[in-house]
Amino acid sequence: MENKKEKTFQFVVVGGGIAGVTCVEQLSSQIPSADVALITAGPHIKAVTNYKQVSRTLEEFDVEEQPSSVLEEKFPNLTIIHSAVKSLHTKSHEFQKRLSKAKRIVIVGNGGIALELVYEVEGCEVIWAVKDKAIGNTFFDAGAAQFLIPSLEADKPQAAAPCKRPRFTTEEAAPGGSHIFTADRSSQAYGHGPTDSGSALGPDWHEGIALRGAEQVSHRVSVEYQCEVEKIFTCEELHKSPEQTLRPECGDWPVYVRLTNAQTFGCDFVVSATGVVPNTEPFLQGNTFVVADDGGLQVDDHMMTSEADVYAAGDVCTACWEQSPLWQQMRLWTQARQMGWYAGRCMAAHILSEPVELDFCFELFSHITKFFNYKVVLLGKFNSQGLGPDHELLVRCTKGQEYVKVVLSGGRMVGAVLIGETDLEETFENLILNQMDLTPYGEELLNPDIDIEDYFD
Ligand SMILES: Cc1cc2nc3c(=O)[nH]c(=O)nc-3n(C[C@H](O)[C@H](O)[C@H](O)COP(=O)(O)OP(=O)(O)OC[C@H]3O[C@@H](n4cnc5c(N)ncnc54)[C@H](O)[C@@H]3O)c2cc1C
Ligand SMILES: NC(=O)C1=CN([C@@H]2O[C@H](COP(=O)(O)OP(=O)(O)OC[C@H]3O[C@@H](n4cnc5c(N)ncnc54)[C@H](OP(=O)(O)O)[C@@H]3O)[C@@H](O)[C@H]2O)C=CC1
Repeated sequence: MENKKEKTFQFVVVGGGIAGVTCVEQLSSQIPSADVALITAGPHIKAVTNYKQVSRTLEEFDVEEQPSSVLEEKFPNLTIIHSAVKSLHTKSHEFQKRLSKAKRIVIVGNGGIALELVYEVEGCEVIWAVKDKAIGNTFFDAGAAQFLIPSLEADKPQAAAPCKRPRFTTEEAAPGGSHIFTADRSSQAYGHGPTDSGSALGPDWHEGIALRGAEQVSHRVSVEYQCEVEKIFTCEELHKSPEQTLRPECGDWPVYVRLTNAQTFGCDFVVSATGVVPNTEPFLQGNTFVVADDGGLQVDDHMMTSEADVYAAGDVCTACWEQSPLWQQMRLWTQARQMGWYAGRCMAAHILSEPVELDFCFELFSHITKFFNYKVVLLGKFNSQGLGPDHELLVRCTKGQEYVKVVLSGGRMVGAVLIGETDLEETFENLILNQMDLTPYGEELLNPDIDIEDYFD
């Protein structure tokens, strides 16, 4: 019998996304002598560059896709093992190609991807089907949604500065034929099925991609509120059904979508942007991982799963420790980095028999991003998540300029939404962290004539 040589490693990290790569970097710098393996499905890894701590909890950074050799050169004891992958950018190309010929698309979903797509897609009519009464339910309340809506109705400003992050494309034939693109995955974006295992894309994923349809228009977005997809069918099916006689104005489209509000729309294709599903499948067989309701691997306050010595971080895990009242998990780039870093620290501390406390970054939820070309900062319980009816909201809004919302509970600030160049993030972060009683200030807190920064210094 052939005697296969087995290589063993002290640490094996699966996944070359932000969580996995940050974990490897942390481990390799804490224990330089440790043999570490990084197993990843894609040919490239994601690296954090230009990291900037904006305030105590807010951070900004760029993410670069790099050939994995860059990481191996940095850490001599690191071995990167690739398994087969279906390309990520090939699908983006496919999306672009289809979009370039499209006159109308239907976008389903009301989260980050849908928000970005409806704004970025030009030259194509967009029917946006949302379950809720307002757009962007995962990030905004109805007030913020109202503030943002005019941006969809106006022509877009001149193109922003081009993305400086390098992008890589893998050469692999893309499967064709489907009229539905999905973005509902954990470790895949714009994939066709649950088996793809490329990275989640993250900020600027649409930069450098021409999201332009066949028509000479900027935006043409119609929002269909409070509805879901009831049925998707083809042209032939429509012709055979009684609906054709009922709705001859439907025209001749490759695919039709019937919504639960009884409207039917013909379109070139449907984009499903309905959330991510943690890609735990490969890990579950033969193991007894405890899986959370959202499908993630449950982790404790040391990022350890229910299986001894197995840690998880990023999109694949669900934080199941007793959480700070001001933090919640959202599957975001920033949290993937923080969790990967902290998991690496915990893994090293375990080997070195050192104590480790839950990192400060899990004290307060904070996220900086951009929607509809506005800077957006979200802090704490920005959407009153989990708060009782006794909480209070203060709002200041200047159309087309800024939207500021503060969430108060028991007179203390517990969350905030800042849209536009408000310059309030650091002061509000401090007010949330120090839990100062703000009752005496009342609505003055948002008085634009008061320099709040000086006020609380
Ligand atoms: C379209 C899109 C836009 C987004 N935009 C933003 C944004 O603007 N801001 C933001 O904060 N977040 C954004 N996100 C979310 C963000 O990208 C993710 O939260 C983050 O990338 C998760 O990082 P991760 O390392 O946990 O997982 P991933 O980046 O998904 O990395 C997982 C890695 O594991 C590998 N892998 C998976 N399965 C296997 C396996 N079985 N064997 C070996 N390797 C495997 C993959 O190849 C990949 O390298 C976006 C997500 C998407 C899909
Ligand atoms: N700039 C940023 O920070 C961005 C972040 N991201 C992140 O990337 C990940 C993927 O984004 P995305 O796919 O938009 O996921 P999200 O979780 O942000 O949003 C999914 C949306 O789809 C809705 N939905 C779920 N099921 C259905 C259904 N059957 N029919 C209609 N609507 C449905 C959800 O409603 P409900 O909430 O009621 O279930 C929710 O509005 C997320 O973690 C997101 O936070 C993505 C893009 C930009």
